[in-house]
Amino acid sequence: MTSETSNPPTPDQIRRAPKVLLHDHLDGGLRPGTIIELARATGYDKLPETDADKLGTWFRDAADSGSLPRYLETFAHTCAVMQTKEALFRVAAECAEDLAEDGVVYAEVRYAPEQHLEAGLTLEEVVEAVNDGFREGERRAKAAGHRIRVGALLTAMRHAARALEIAELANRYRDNGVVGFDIAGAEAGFPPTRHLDAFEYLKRENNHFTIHAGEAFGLPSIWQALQWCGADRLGHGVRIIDDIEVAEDGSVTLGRLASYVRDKRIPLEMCPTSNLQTAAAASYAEHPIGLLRKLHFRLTVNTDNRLMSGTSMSREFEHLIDAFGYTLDDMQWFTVNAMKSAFIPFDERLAMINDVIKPGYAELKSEWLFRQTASTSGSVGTQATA
Ligand SMILES: O=c1[nH]cnc2c1ncn2[C@H]1C[C@H](O)[C@@H](CO)O1
Ligand SMILES: [Zn+2]
Repeated sequence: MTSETSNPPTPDQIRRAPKVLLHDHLDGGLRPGTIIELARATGYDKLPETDADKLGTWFRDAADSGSLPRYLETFAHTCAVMQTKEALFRVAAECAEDLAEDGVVYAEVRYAPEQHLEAGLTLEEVVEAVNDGFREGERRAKAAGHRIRVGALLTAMRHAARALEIAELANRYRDNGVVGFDIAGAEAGFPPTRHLDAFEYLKRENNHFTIHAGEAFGLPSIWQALQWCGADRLGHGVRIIDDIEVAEDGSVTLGRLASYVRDKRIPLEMCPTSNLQTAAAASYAEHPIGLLRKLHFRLTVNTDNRLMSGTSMSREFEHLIDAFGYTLDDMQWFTVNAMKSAFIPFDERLAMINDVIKPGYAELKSEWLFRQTASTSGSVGTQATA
């Protein structure tokens, strides 16, 4: 017998399901209308479009190039309008609001403070403006009937040379809104070992970090991120698939690195739509997430850049549900994985899982039992309409 809970969730259920987001860039998630207003207010005149809908489409198309360096060029426009305290506050507040509206209950949102200094702000002023914005967004979300908690991850750019400075900044703000550290930017030619001093510093401080690795570049990047740098999580990590062999009879063999990642329960921050745009995967159906989920890697689902990918957490799940037939149980599995892998303290993660995530899914999974039907005869399970 199949119960209704083995059916694919509806778009409305997907949106209402509690979701956890670990990999989302603040400068990759602005509302198009906000970019236009901020550009006008600050005199930035290089936007390719001045109509919000057209600008949204421009970002998606420009990011759809099949190349990570080209994808990253689009951030020049978003960073250009995020150079004042007011702009950073607004973008951060709207980010928290938009995520909450989409059913995200916990998010770690990252950005590179060094990219927001052009108008004279200090690194500290950047962090504080973003923190204040997140708190404001949490308040607005609460007033609108949503609950969300947002932590910041401070990113250092891998082509630059400020990683240690940003790691120290992350450590200074660790009890004040910042939950960890990351490096991002073009991967090929910029190995994470360039920034070993930053990672060693954070380890000495018992702090947490994730590294973008295994997206545009393969296994050596993942290996360095884990075995040289000691990353707690991998941003993307999708190319771990190169160390997994599937034989014609369906049997699967894991190489040493893939085994290590699975055995040590290293969280992989999967971003399916972003991977399609940078050609790290060919289609949703062929995305390695399908096989990695079957093999029980510690997988999480993420947005990466909601603006450039025209996406949201709900959209990412919709694509995966279409491609792989996932159910609410699968969504819960991804969500609990993400919460287990978050950088906030263990007791808080556990409370989120037990008091927010599991009850949220239990509620959704039991809805069919209470659905009203036109007819009062027959079995509820088979007669119910959506
Ligand atoms: O998917 C990505 N890979 C590498 N770097 C990225 C990705 N998405 C965004 N970034 C970069 C561009 C942003 O300006 C920076 C900080 O958020 O991080
Ligand atoms: Zn990213």
